[in-house]
Order: sequence, then structure tokens, then C-alpha cells
Amino acid sequence: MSSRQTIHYSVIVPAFRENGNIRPLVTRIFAALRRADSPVPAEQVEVIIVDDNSRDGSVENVQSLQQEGYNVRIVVRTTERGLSSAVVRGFQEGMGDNMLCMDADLQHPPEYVPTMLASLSPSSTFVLGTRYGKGVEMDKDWPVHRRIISAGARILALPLTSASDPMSGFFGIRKESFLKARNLNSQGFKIALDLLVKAHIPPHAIAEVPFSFGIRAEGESKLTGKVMIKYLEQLAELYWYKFSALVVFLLVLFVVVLLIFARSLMSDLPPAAQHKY
Ligand SMILES: Nc1nc2c(ncn2[C@@H]2O[C@H](COP(=O)(O)OP(=O)(O)O[C@H]3O[C@H](CO)[C@@H](O)[C@H](O)[C@@H]3O)[C@@H](O)[C@H]2O)c(=O)[nH]1
Ligand SMILES: [Mg+2]
Repeated sequence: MSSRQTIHYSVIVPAFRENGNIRPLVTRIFAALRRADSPVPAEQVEVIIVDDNSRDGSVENVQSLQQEGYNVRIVVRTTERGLSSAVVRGFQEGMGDNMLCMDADLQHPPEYVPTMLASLSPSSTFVLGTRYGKGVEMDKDWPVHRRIISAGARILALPLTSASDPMSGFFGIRKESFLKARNLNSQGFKIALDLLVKAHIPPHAIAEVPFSFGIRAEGESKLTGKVMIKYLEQLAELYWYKFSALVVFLLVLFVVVLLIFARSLMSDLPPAAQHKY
């Protein structure tokens, strides 16, 4: 296993009940890093799984990967829950100057990890895996309602950042930029957006890497209706952070109209679909 001094890159993986995905994820990340053409040496990379007490065998799985020589560890949180706060915890734990966040469920291709990590530098302090770049497309099996929600969420974030896909959960940040961000919103799923705004990442410091968003390999998505409401709350907070009170007032008005519209749509949905969201 690599010594503390040689770790320059930390890959943070928030995970809840992802035991079935951990082995393929970790082995594919390191296989990509061990390729002769990898721009980043495997010995300089650690993987940190931040698990919220799943008790599904993830801990034992990580232990056996460690015994096989993979530089992976697992942080098990017992008193906290949530994707964003898990990512923040991982960034605090990471020893690297360059930190990447990716999902456990293989929707973010592990083969992109070397390129994503190598895109970070003192002048390029944020890297975003974007699903809206040239030549990439969503997996055709990604449900239509998720595409619509994603597009709507993206439009609402347009005034906050120039990044093409601030909803992405596949992103990296330099440690020094992460440490500049104050009062991060640890609720919900959209930690990349929070960091882009609160770490004051200028447009020229954002590198974008287009990737095709796959479908979950094992288990289920944890994105619920509650997460979407939390996103609207987060947006309101970020608008407040960035703009004048007048703009915030207009946004609140807009959100209220949107919520009413969403509720009327929901009441038209069959009960099974309502349960999912
Ligand atoms: N520790 C921890 N991890 C969590 C939690 N909730 C979710 N995760 C982990 O966070 C990752 C993403 O969760 P999913 O449930 O797979 O989310 P998704 O619906 O696929 O959403 C993804 O894509 C969105 C883009 O549409 C992203 O916006 C979102 O951040 C995420 O990357 C997975 O590794 C999952 O285990 C939690 O409460 N705690
Ligand atoms: Mg997923």
C-alpha cells in the first residue's frame, strides 16, 4: 500500500447499500490507472468509500480488497446520513491535493478516472464530468422523467454557474479550493453546484470532460421526491448567497409557482409513480 507522502489523488465514493458495486468499481478504477497510457500513476491514488452504516458486507468487501493490495478504505458513518455530507466527509479525509467524487453504482465510468484526475491543476481547480458535452449521450435506458427533471434542474442553476452540468455527481476539485468554501450545504445531492458557487470557482478554472451516463449496475437509486425539494431549498440559498434580495424574491415566487405546478402534475400520476417520487 502507498505511503502517506505519495498520495496526490483521492477518489471519494459516497455509498449507501452498494456492496454489490464496490468490487467492480475499485478494481476497474485501478485497472484504468495501471494502464501504460494512464496520465496518473496508480500508486499516487487512494479510494475512500464513505458508507452510511449500510451493514451489507461493504466493510468486509473493502477489507478483502485491501488484502489484495488495493489502496481503498471505508469510512462508516453511524450518526449522519446523506450524499452531500458524505462527499464533504470524504474530501476532509482525503490525503490528495486533487480530489474526485464519483458514484458507487458504475453510472460514472471508472475508466474516466485517470483523465478526470489529470485534468486538475493549480490553474484548473475544478473538473466536471458532463453529460451534455459533444459526442456523448445519456444511456437510452435512463427514464424520460429523470431526463426532464435533470433538464429543469439545470436550467434553474444557469444563473449560478457557467458549468454545463452542475448537477453531475462526477466531479473533482483541488483541495485548496475545497478548503476555501464556507457553509457548504450538506443536505441533498448537489454538492458540485454548492462548491462551484461557494469555492468561487471562476469559469476559466473549470475543465469539462464529457462522459456517457450509464445505468445503475446493482441496487436502487436513492433520489427521492424529498431530494428534489431539498434541491429547490439549496437553489434558494445559493441565489441568496450570490445575488441581491430582489432577485431572491423573484426566485421564491417562481419556485412557489413551480411547486404548485409539480403538485398538480403529481396528483395526475398513478399511485405507483407517486410512491417513487
Ligand atoms: N453515504 C451515502 N451515500 C449515498 C446516500 N445517498 C446516495 N448515496 C450514494 O450516492 C451515489 C449516487 O446515488 P444514486 O441513488 O445512485 O443517485 P442517482 O439517482 O443515480 O443520482 C446521481 O446522478 C444525478 C444526476 O442525475 C446526480 O445529480 C446525483 O448527484 C447522483 O450522482 C451512490 O453511490 C449512492 O450509494 C447517502 O445517504 N449516504
Ligand atoms: Mg445512481
